[in-house]
Amino acid sequence: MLFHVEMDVRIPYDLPAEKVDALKQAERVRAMELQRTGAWRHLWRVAGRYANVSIFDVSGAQELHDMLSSLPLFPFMEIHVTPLCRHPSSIHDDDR
Ligand SMILES: O=C(O)CC1=CCC(=O)O1
Repeated sequence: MLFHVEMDVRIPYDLPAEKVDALKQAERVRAMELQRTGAWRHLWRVAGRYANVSIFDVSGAQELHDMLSSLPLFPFMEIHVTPLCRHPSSIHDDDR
């Protein structure tokens, strides 16, 4: 199943800089790991915002939730999930 996921990062201003740097580094490592499995198909920065738009290809909502909650920045993100299904006019065979 494909999901469109939008993540808005909201790190509290009073979090110490070293802690923020460590969280961002750990997030990067975990995000790259999940992309290499193929489950995190696309990851894009939203221009002008500390936010990203992603496409996940997972078995269902539970797997998606498990992945998102494994992200080190999970407690500091507002996440919006939209389930996707195939558009009848799509010419892409992998849109499913
Ligand atoms: O910087 C972000 O958009 C938050 C984030 C999610 C995955 C990642 O590597 O960074």
